[in-house]
Parts: sequence; structure tokens; C-alpha cells
Amino acid sequence: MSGFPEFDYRNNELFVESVSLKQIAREFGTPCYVYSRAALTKAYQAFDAAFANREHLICYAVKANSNIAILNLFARLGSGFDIVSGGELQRVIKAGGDPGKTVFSGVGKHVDEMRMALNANILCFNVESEAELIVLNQIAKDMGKIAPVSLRVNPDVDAKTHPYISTGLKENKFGVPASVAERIYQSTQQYPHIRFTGLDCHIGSQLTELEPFLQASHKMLNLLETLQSQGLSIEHLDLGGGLGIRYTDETPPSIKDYVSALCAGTRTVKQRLLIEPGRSLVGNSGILLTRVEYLKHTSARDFAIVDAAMNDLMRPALYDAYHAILPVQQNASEARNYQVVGPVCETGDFLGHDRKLSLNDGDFLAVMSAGAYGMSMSSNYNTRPRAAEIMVDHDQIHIIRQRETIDQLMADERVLPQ
Ligand SMILES: Cc1ncc(COP(=O)(O)O)c(C=O)c1O
Ligand SMILES: N[C@@H](CCCC[NH3+])C(=O)O
Repeated sequence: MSGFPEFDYRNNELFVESVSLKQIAREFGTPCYVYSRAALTKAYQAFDAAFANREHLICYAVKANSNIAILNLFARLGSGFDIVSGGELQRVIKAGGDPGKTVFSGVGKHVDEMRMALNANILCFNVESEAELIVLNQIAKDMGKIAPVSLRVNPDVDAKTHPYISTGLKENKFGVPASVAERIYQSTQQYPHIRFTGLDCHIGSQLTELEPFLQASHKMLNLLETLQSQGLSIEHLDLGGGLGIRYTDETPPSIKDYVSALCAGTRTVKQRLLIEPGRSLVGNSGILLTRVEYLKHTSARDFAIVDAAMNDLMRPALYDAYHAILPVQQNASEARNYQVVGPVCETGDFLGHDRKLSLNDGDFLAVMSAGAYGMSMSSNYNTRPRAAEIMVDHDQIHIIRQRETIDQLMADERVLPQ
């Protein structure tokens, strides 16, 4: 058993749904990302079902994995989207997503991005500062439009996650304090081209406990009640994303328990509930498939040098994040303690430390839980073309992004005339 339902062993060989990963590696080459349509669909449906009769909108956080095939799949299931750039908005539109179900987060929205989003008639801007509100009001005025806004509140709650991805503490750059939100909502007449439609928060990513979510929703509820008692009427409460997944031995709440807890904590709220999950929808629906190039045994270490690197999956290098690494073909010969490293010229270029594996040159490995913040954070460092992406649907293999070519990488570069 691999521990990952849609990526499991059959006769000691790792499959994704009904397809052999060895076959994918041989047909499409490595490194490549491989996703399971069934896993993506099940994750979305688990969120949707957990809301039961509560009016809700799931806004998938596009940054977690922005391939248009994935966006299209979620759009077809009824999903909305959480975007953080004009580029992500264009992806949503190209994928057939509904801008009317799209919220725009981020502390540094550019005026061009605001115009693009106003033209597309998005559901709302999650505004993160008074300065941004002033600019948005002016842009909307210039365009003869009214901008729908939900203020992002920073509830000052410790998400108990990696400090780089904790976003709801008052020292973080995100959102406005509740007191400022209150002041803004009391002076809405200063913003005649803004319609205040919601309240939102997002306290961080890869949360493995319910408590911080409940603390944040409690604070949001208090603020909502205060604002309502002052006569403000809003249309939705957005509680952000952040639900963690199991990479190794974490025990995050299930999707069902998480949604049920959010619904229970906001029982008195009449408005539509929004959430912005990313990782929990796609993280365990994808892997990074790689090939062992060389085994190198030194007096200090055993290295498995593979053809995927930190440019393909930067989470280990960036956060010292753990991803399980499984052999595509299990074998019974003696295992060694391997450092699984890539070809990039940095000691920080590793995918896993101290992994017990029995390996030969040419073997394939699956780096698990790579569906979220894998491809979307990849780069061309060391002039490495980005990996191909494959989606498996039962026994069907679909290529959803071709491997980049080196010509593409240099296509926009020019030498000086003399
Ligand atoms: C505003 C916002 N919403 C949603 C998300 C999605 O978070 P996660 O992938 O942890 O669910 C993020 C990223 O943390 C975010 O910044
Ligand atoms: N990039 C992070 C998550 C950041 C979430 C962004 N809001 C990760 O890989 O875990």
C-alpha cells in the first residue's frame, strides 16, 4: 500500500488509476508531473458535499496548480476561483471558468490587473489595504464601474504552520486589522465607486489543526455582527483556504470535518460562505515522476542523482519540506540510505534526505504529494525546460502540458547589434 489511494501498487509496480507509471515515463519521458482525475474530482466533491444545504462557493486557489486542464475540471464541477494576478484571471477565463465566481486576492494588485478584473466582472476584489481601496475606487470611477469589494481582515491568529506561509498574524503583510476594517465600513461614502459585498480572511497554508481556523472564524463572526449592528449589509463571508494535507505523518482534519467545523462555527451567519482551498484539492492528486540518472556512493553518503531538481519542485529546497519518495518498481534487494538529489548546481537541490530505497540506475521514482505548489512554482533555473504534465483518467493518458523546449526558453532573448 502506498498510502495514496489513486497512486497504488499492483504486483509491486506503482500505478496511477489504471495506468502504469513506468509506461508513462517511457512514453512521455521524465521528469513529468502526473495527476489523477479521480483524485481531483473526489477532493472537490468532498468539499462540496460537506457543505450540505449551506449556501456556499468553493473558490479553488489557482496558485496551487494553474494548469488549464485542472481549472477546467474544477469549473465543470461548479467551482469558483481565487486568483492573485491578471495572469491567473486569464487562465480561469481560458479554462472556461466563470469570472462571476472569481475572487481576486493579493496585497499588490497592479492597476492594469484591476482594470482587467473589472472588465471581466469578477465576483469581488479581496482588498488588503486602504491604499489599494483608494486606487480601486479611482480606477472604477474612470471606467464608469462599481467595484465589488470584500475587505481582507488580518485576524491576528497563529496558524501554527511554517513561518513563510503563515499569513494571519498582525506582523504579516496581509489584510487589514479588524479595527481598520470597521473604520472603512463606517466610511463607505468615501468610496462611491465601491460596493462592499463581503468580508474575508486567510490565515495561512498547510494547517494541520482546526483550532486556528475556528479562532479566525470566531473573530470574523464578531466583526460581522458588529458591522451588521451598524447597519452594514454584506453578501458573503470568505474564510480563505489553508487546510493541510498528509505529506508524511501529519494528521490534518478531513475535508468533511474541516468544512463541518467552519459551518458549525458560523451557524448564525445568513450570508453565503466562501472558502479558497488550494493544496487540499490538488496536493495528493499529483506526483512528480523522475528517473535515477546515477547512483554515487562516497565515503560519507549514498546519492541517488535523479533527473528532477529544485527547479521542478522547489518545496524541499525552500521550506525543507518532506515529500515521500516511492519506487515505481518495488524490489526486494538490499536498501540503502539515499540522498535523493537533482542535477542543479546547489547543495540545496534535493528532493529528499535519508530515504531507504533499493535502487539501480534507470529506475523510476515517484515524488508524492506534488500536485500543489509543484509545477506552479517551477522555474527554468540552470536553463532546464519545465516538465511535461500528464492527466490520467481511468486507463486514458492525456498530455495537458508539453515539455518545454530549450528553443522556447531562449526565444525572447536578443544579443546586442554590435
Ligand atoms: C488568499 C489565499 N487564499 C487561498 C490560498 C490557498 O491556500 P491553501 O493552498 O493552503 O489551501 C492561499 C495560499 O495560501 C492564499 O494566499
Ligand atoms: N508555496 C507554499 C504555499 C504558499 C501558499 C500561498 N498562499 C507551499 O508550497 O507550501
